[in-house]
Amino acid sequence: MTLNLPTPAQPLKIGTRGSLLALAQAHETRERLATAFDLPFEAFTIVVIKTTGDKIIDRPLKEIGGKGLFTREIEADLLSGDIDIAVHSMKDMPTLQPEGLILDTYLPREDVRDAFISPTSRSLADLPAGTVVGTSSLRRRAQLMLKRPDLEVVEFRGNLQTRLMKLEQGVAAATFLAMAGLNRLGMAEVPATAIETDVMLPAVAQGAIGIERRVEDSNVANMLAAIHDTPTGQRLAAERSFLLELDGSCETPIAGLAELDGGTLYLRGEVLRLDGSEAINDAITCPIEDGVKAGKEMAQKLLSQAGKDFFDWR
Ligand SMILES: NCc1[nH]cc(CCC(=O)O)c1CC(=O)O
Repeated sequence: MTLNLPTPAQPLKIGTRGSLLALAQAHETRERLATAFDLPFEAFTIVVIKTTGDKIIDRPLKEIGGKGLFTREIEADLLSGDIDIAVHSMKDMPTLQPEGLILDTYLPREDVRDAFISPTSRSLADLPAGTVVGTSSLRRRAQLMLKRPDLEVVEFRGNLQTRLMKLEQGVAAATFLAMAGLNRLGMAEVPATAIETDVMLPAVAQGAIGIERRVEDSNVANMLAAIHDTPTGQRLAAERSFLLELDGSCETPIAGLAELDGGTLYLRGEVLRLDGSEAINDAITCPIEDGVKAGKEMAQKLLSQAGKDFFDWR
């Protein structure tokens, strides 16, 4: 196999959103590729793409559309050849990609846990009744209401920096963020406590970076194979199979997490009512190679347990 490696004169174009977190993820991808092939950083250019989701920041996500909001423009640029690869937070990615694109390269996964962030309280349990908590995630909102129906939840959109600023301004007394984002940005100064996954099961694919490419670009496929993390791929295969069968989108409070132990995969899943009045969960253990089947089966089981009106929000 002869690789046609990029050069400073003909660099590989890496597409990304412009948030600090997205940029950090694009830089990590460039660094891994440069190291794997002993290339200078100038053999890569990072192309920032503004998406609809980034442009409209004053309305709840569910009003302006589903998950594709943060990916549509990037995928169009990938298809047209304006960029060669696109780096994504897998948590934000729809389960199916547009014709002609494939998303099967994953970097080693970061901390999967959610973080509880509050300048005034150490933990969720410490929050006084009536405290205002900010989040724009339907999953976190539902999980929070399930545990603490006495709290008040307000919509909290914007990137990590914006949300931390809102906390500072007192718009809310606490919020949640992914530990992965805080770690990738090196934000050790943020008053964050990791929430164990048995307390708050994370979103499917939380903490994982995925790299999308054109199906027909075999040169890029061969390059990406050098930086792919197989265990992350195995975990996400099971989690995304679960999500796909549930037909999950941004508007669905769904949580799912696969973990590996030797040759065994341990998958947990949860679906919640939008108002947090009820949750149904399940766990399954299987050989790693059966992860996709297990994800699908667990979704079907939860769907049948849930009954009809549980999924009214669908
Ligand atoms: N929906 C926004 C989003 N997408 C990915 C991350 C964090 C990083 C990750 O989970 O990989 C975040 C922010 C957050 O949830 O705090």
